[in-house]
Amino acid sequence: MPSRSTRLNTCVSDVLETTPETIHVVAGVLNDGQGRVLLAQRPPGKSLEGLWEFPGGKAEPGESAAQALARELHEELGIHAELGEVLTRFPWRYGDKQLDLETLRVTHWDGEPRSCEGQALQWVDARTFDREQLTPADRPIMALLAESVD
Ligand SMILES: Nc1nc2c([nH]c(=O)n2[C@H]2C[C@H](O)[C@@H](COP(=O)(O)OP(=O)(O)OP(=O)(O)O)O2)c(=O)[nH]1
Ligand SMILES: [Mg+2]
Repeated sequence: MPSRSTRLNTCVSDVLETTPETIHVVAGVLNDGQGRVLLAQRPPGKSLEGLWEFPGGKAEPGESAAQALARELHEELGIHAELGEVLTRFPWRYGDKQLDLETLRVTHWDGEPRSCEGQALQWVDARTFDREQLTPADRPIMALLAESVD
């Protein structure tokens, strides 16, 4: 039986085409140990308004994925995070915006995540959450997480 991470990682695309315009987005999967993961709601006035996503954001020039995600999780949730494996990484297009979307497991963090930038937060069961409420790119990611719940 392959491990949970092996099964998830088999879905990472082998080849990722990037262009200078590609936006590298990093997002964190915080798991509460009971099959629930943390989601943040995209705020009014932004693209994909009202849909739910994994906390994170755009990497700044020169940042590694881990550096960018640690910074974003501190800014958005007020936590210091320890990051684990890359769970998924694939290209995604929204209109004329090309993303390189990478998710990493967040293995440990200090304190209780809180909304530092006004976004609604919720813990959801990966198996039962209605995926239509997620950003389109996050729907296949949640499907993988649902499969990997022990
Ligand atoms: N943080 C995060 N972003 C995601 C996820 N899934 C997903 O499609 N995205 C998209 C939404 C945005 O287009 C982009 C993240 O950029 P951001 O949140 O820093 O950007 P933004 O809202 O300021 O920018 P924009 O979309 O209005 O251009 O990635 C996810 O799980 N987490
Ligand atoms: Mg963000």
